[in-house]
Amino acid sequence: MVEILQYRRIMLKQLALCLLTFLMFVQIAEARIRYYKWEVKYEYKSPDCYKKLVITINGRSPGPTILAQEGDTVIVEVKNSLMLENLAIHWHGIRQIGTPGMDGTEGVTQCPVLPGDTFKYEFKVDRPGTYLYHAHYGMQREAGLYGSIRVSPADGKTEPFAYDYDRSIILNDWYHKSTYEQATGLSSIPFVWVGEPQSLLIQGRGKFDCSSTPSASGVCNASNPECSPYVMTVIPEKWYRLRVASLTALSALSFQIEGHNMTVVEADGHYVEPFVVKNLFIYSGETYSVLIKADQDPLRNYWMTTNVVGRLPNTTAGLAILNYYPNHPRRSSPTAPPAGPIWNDTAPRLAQSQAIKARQGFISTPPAISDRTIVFLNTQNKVNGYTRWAVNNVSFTLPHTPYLVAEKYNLRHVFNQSSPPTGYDFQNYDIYNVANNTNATLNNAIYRLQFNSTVDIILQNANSMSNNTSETHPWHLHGHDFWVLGYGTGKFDIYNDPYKYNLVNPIMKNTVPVHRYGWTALRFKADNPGVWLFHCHIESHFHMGMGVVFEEGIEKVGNLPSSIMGCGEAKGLGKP
Ligand SMILES: O=C1O[C@H]([C@@H](O)CO)C(O)=C1O
Repeated sequence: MVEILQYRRIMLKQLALCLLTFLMFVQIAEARIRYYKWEVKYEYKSPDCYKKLVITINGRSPGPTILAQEGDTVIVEVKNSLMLENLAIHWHGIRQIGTPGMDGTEGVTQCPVLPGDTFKYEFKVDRPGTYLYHAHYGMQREAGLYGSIRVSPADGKTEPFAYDYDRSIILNDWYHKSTYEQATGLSSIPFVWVGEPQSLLIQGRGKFDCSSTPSASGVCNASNPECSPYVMTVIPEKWYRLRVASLTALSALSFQIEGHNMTVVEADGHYVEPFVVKNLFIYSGETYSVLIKADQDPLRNYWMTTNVVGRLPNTTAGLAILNYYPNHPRRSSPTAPPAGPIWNDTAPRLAQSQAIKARQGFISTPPAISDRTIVFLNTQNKVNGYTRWAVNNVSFTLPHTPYLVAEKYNLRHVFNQSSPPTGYDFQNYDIYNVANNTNATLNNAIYRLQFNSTVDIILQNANSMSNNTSETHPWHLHGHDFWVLGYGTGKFDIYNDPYKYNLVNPIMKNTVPVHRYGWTALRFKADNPGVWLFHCHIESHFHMGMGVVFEEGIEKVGNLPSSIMGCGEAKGLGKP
């Protein structure tokens, strides 16, 4: 009897121990925190061989890649060591569900982080995929403050494709003038346009032609190792997942790998029905995963190239090296880099946009009908002699106190309380010509969306203020993904075009282009309490007013961190 009791006690003890270990494991798996400590500062760097001030994170541009797993909490403690400049960092593609104050959008969701201050960003990454982070204060992004976020699926979940290795690159365009000089030119009379970029960077490396700068100045040095091309080394016969993102200030790009096809499998964090491309068209703010097999002649290297499309290119192609192990990583490809597609042919770009469909087995179908449709006419305008961009003839300006705080604390005088226009003069507006009257007005009013309603947005492109010109605009929505229901050419016909929507397997994205003289139709659920920016991801265009703000469910927003409240009328609010 005693023996049996003792046996039972031991068994119970062991069971309890097992249970405890299991619970501890579950807790660790559930509450994993990815902690990053960053210092942001200006440093002299030569990403394209030309020395200029670059914003670095812990000494690097692009900054460190954030690696996390679905469900993790990411904490980034950022110290602003820019000395003379404010700062804010946006986590592009992360929806910030329940944490609208952590979106990092200066003027919309937070006050800027002052020089010398440290700000703690804390948010959950709730979906696997490829995302980005970048500055969201003024035009600071193009000074070099950007990087990748890579979220792997939760334990036990598998992806619908296989590969041996995972790599990330960010494509960018690069200017030699400071962001101050550019922003001031754009906000001046006469208007000083930023022009085409000086070079294109692949993972932070490009090549400016130094022969155009006096060599004695020492500003440009073609043999500086900082501007040697980015090298991606591959092992023959292995499969690679390459996560390609664009954070250009202006340029739409085409990306290609000499001698290799790319199979597109992911876009903006969503699996897509695989399709094969030679040229991947990519717009600022977009991310794609492509699969590549290293199945070409292993005795040589190959070029990876990127070039400007959609605007008359004045910038040489960006080059990187696809290095087949064990060839020397710096050995050039023996053949000429592949020329990209013709810059002014919109058709293949529209075709790629239309080819992207949600992957079978991962389709999230949109509500069959929407509660509301808002049409956004994209135009270039004049406001009091200044050159601006506008939506429905309203050019956006940011208030001094962030909307999120103003809304939460009911500070109604902080911004215009009227409702901005939800459409344009559809009958009479000619999208193919410069408008008769190009004048617009400045306004900081916001669109109020009913919480949980389904909203359709039609982006309508038009002619700019130059004859025969319509520019491609990549639009990025904060706080949500949207379904892309369709693209078309010409004027969107609200009576007929909705019948052509793809409601079966539309892709979800957070950034989407509206092509030249075309339209793009989006649908999303206004189910994330907060205040969210929707804007053209071209740095200068947003600076010139090309954006809108949505508010939804503000009454459901919980306590906001006082750290976002250091400016304007937000000052001192939120403190206990
Ligand atoms: O905003 C812009 O201004 C120029 C041009 O329209 C006027 O110089 C351009 O190409 C833009 O995208």
